[in-house]
Amino acid sequence: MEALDRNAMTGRPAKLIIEGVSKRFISSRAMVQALDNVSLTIADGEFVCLVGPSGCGKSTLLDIIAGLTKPDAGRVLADGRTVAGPGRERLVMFQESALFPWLDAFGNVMFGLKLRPDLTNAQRKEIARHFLNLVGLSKFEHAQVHELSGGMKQRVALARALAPDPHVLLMDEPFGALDAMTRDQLYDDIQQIWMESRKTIVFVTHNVREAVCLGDRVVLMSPSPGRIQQIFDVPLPRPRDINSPELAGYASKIAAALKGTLTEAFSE
Ligand SMILES: Nc1ncnc2c1ncn2[C@@H]1O[C@H](COP(=O)(O)OP(=O)(O)OP(=O)(O)O)[C@@H](O)[C@H]1O
Repeated sequence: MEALDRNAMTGRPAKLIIEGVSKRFISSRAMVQALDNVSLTIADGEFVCLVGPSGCGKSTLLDIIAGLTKPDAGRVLADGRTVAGPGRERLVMFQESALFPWLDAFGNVMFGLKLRPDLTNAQRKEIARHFLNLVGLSKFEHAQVHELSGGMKQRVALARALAPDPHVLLMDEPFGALDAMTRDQLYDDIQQIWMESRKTIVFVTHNVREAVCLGDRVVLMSPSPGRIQQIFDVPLPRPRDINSPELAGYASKIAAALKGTLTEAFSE
């Protein structure tokens, strides 16, 4: 199925345009076509989830949007300008929080604000406090990283990514390593934050329910070569409960399509 130009349907301006992006990796052992002619338009303020089996190119696509990896062919436009490298308007949050262990929670969020030389130190401190409060950690400002649980570390990482006010937040399985209860709480929080901030979010996950809980659209990718297989609209009202039967209905449809991509990959 062709990638849909959602913006033609919604009238919302495009934030990200991914145009015919291909990427191949060559190692001493093999050549991998990680992405093959991938096109997708993401509207301003849209929450898009990328799902698909391991190796279908989700992280590669996210890295290309971030400007961390260059495509072999095609391009990504952010606000109409070709992405040529990383920038503070497109920040990435990874599965492992990648916090600096020598800084406390506050120091980690302040570090993210180094990307904002336009602010005074007093403004940065105020913003850091605001975002730690937003992720429910105001009481842990001065906690060292090793004193924080996995969920708390991801909350600090989220505050650090949000604080410089990026237009686009790129999230690579940010909740993948957390237990189910902590994840459920974070689904509520990220939905709340997104509804308030209306950032454009591209979110990579293996978890179809998670994708349906969070995304306006779920983009299903298939491997070898990495391509967009199908795009699903999720018109459920928000906030969404990951355990609701309606959500389960959407998730089972997508899970069935995902199973199809796996069957195809293994039968080749
Ligand atoms: N730096 C690299 N060098 C060589 N091969 C790479 C490199 N990065 C990714 N690949 C390969 O490209 C393909 C796509 O990888 P990618 O990490 O984007 O997939 P993914 O869908 O995010 O997988 P997962 O869900 O397991 O994280 C895989 O076959 C992977 O082995």
